[in-house]
Amino acid sequence: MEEKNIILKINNCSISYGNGVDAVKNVSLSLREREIISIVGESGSGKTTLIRAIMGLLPENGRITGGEIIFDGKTLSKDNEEAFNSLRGKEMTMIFQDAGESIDPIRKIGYSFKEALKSSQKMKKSLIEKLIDKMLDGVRLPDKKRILSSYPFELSGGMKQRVGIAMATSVNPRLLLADEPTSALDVTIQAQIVKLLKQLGKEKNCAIIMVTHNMGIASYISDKIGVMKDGEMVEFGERDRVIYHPQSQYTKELLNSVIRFGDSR
Ligand SMILES: Nc1ncnc2c1ncn2[C@@H]1O[C@H](COP(=O)(O)OP(=O)(O)OP(=O)(O)O)[C@@H](O)[C@H]1O
Repeated sequence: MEEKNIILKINNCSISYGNGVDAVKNVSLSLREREIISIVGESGSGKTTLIRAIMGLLPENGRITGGEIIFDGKTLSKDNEEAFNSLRGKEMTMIFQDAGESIDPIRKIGYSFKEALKSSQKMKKSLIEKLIDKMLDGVRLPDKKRILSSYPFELSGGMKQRVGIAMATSVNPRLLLADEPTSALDVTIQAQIVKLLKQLGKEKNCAIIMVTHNMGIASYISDKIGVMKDGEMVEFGERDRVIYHPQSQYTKELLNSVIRFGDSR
């Protein structure tokens, strides 16, 4: 297999929780620089567990029980879960479904943004301020002064998600993990945010893995699509191949349900 430009490789990875749930079973995939992969699948199929494991953010009771995750040549396996700590927040960042989860609710946005940058890179205060300004422009947020002096609860869901994306991409990560980044938003805002993510990924040379329930979003944003069911990756391949020539029965069902939904309008 061509190994060039591969930034993340997951080999036969299995992840279990303390309650005996085998959430991810023997999953493999590889991601190239600047590539965008969507992981789709029904609720409980293991999507969040997989990307949390990549980020080194599994809950206390979750464990990688087999296989390995290799990021930029460094291996995270069941024996060395510490290995990714130094990468988290710098080389790899994450956007959550609700940016409220990642932005401190009791601090003003400006303060949280500065802290996030200070802890990830040594920069002069004036440069940090310039960078924040540029990043807010990048996610098309007007009225920057007001936003920076607001608490998260004072912003709309779409604004918070834009701030979350600005924070997550301001450190120039090589990999951005996005867990249902738009599902808490209404449909028009979802489309704007997904478009923005796609643009930012390409502009900043950042690879993206996005978890979504929405096959339409996956089809729009992705170079490759992975489909999960009951912890297994039942399909993984180039976007067009998966959309137009799905191999697994489950992918066919997912695609049919999208078409039926569209037809009924
Ligand atoms: N902290 C946990 N402790 C025990 N079991 C868990 C935990 N988190 C998830 N699970 C279980 O692991 C399986 C996979 O869950 P996961 O959240 O990864 O699915 P998902 O595909 O992301 O679902 P959704 O689309 O609903 O977010 C489920 O059976 C779930 O109940």
